[in-house]
Amino acid sequence: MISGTTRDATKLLVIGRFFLFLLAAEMAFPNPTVRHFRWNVESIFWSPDCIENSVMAINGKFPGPTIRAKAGDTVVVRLTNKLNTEGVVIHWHGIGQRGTPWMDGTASISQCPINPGETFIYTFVVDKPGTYFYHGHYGMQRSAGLYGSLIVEAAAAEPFQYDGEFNILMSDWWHRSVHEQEIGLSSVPFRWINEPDSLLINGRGQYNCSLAAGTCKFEGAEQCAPYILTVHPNKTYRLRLASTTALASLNVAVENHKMVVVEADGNYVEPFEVDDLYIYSGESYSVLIKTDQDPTKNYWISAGVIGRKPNTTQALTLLNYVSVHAGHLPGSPPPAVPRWDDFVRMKSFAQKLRSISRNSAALSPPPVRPHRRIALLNTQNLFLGQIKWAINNISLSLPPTPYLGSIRYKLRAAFDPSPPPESFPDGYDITVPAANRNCTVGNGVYMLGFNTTVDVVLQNANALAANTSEVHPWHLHGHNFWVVGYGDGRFVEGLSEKGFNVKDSPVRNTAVVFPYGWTAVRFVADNPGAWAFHCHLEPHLHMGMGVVLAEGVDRLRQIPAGALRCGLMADMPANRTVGG
Ligand SMILES: O=C1O[C@H]([C@@H](O)CO)C(O)=C1O
Repeated sequence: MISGTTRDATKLLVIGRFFLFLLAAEMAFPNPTVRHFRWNVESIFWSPDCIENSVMAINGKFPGPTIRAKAGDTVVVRLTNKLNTEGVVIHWHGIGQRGTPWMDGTASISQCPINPGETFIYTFVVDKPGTYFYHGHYGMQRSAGLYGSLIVEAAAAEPFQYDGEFNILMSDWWHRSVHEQEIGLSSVPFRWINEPDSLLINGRGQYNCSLAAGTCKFEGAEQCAPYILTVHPNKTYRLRLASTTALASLNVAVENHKMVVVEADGNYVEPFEVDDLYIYSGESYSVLIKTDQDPTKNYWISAGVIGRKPNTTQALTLLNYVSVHAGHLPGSPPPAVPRWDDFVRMKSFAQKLRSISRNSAALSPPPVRPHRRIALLNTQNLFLGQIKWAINNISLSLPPTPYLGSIRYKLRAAFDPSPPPESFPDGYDITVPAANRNCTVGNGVYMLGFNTTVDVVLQNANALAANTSEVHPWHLHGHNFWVVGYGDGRFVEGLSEKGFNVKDSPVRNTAVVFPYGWTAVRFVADNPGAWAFHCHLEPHLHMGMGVVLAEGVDRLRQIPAGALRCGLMADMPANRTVGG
């Protein structure tokens, strides 16, 4: 028999535990807030690199407004599509969308495009502090300028300190319209988009500007005048760097100032110091700089193209010590961009990244063994004369019904039901163009066992032209992964994994695959939904360089109908939540 006092004590204990739980939640996410935004997406005239063009803007601004929130907050974006003739979706790059996979903003995968004139309300929790961004994920709308920053401030203490911060979103820009670019990519003969006309820092660049000829304008109210970073001496600043480039891989440097890398894709890393940093499309970093140089001067901040043979002027802006005139140019030349094809140097930077040793739950080491390993061979091929990128010889062509709905409601006609290949032929020689230049197109899905650990080995190869293999940064939606290894040449099953780092491998959502090499990532399939995993170079995704993964979709109880009313689900009644 339990005495009254014991019962009371038990009750007290339970109540006490409940309050402790609330306190812990409160400490993890003090005062979570709901942050509301109203956005209109429309095309406007703008001069990102001093040449007027049309860009896809949000609320009349390019880049779109920066979202700032605190970890634990809910972000609500009421988006109205004011484009005249095309749908739109926005992907929140790096946000986990745990429990809200229909808010991931990927056309054909997580939702239907929002039609012209329609409004869709994105609602999601930003549970992890970090440097993120958002961008269009329909057609090549990211190349058209549809992007902006998303900064999630930490709700608890961070493993480093700083006095001030700047946000730097990097992109590349073409004068040729995105529609023309898309036509070229699917034309026979193929017309490549070529290298960007300009690089942009926070949407600002200067086409072909020459310091020698004095044609760069560092001051003024023009839309292309650089975003200058004004600093006080002897302070520590956090630079939040993110790259949403369509094509360019970049090397970034701040003249005379070392950078200490502390964050990658919203994950703390073991700090390390560099003179310059490599950043590929889809990645983000935080670096700390100390303003400990001569405060009577300004210093160059530069970003230049690497990884492909460059044909674009280096992007420049200034680190401006507050007592110096903001437009006063440094007497010295801007930092030299390392050789574009110095892949040894790029790999050495990638190898420096390590997960921080002060482990938090999110940064624990990966499970030692995967349940399944999928090998994805990246090749350039032909399909009916068009140039495509293919994964295990299948080039991704997205269906009209979003996978999230077709998997959940078992609409078997919505996509190819046969599972895509897990690997590629043993005899495939990655050092030469494919013996069979042709690929097929398809839209099958890799179905992953819920809560299983999955390895994906991304295997690079020779493209269609001899002696050519390119850089491909692969981005995974809905998850972070551990980058467990990089290697040159072909991944050898049973051997290559012996070198995996399962101790302090960096946690990320984007990983670069180097020419003629492989990159292995490991993740736990614990986020119910359908998720894109693809090369983040916009023309490459457009040419089919991606796969779709899905896990635990049958666990999703209620999916807002508004996300999925198209294709085979077009008849779904309005204002209904589908579930059960
Ligand atoms: O996808 C691409 O196509 C071109 C080239 O391979 C064919 O012209 C290029 O450089 C790419 O990255």
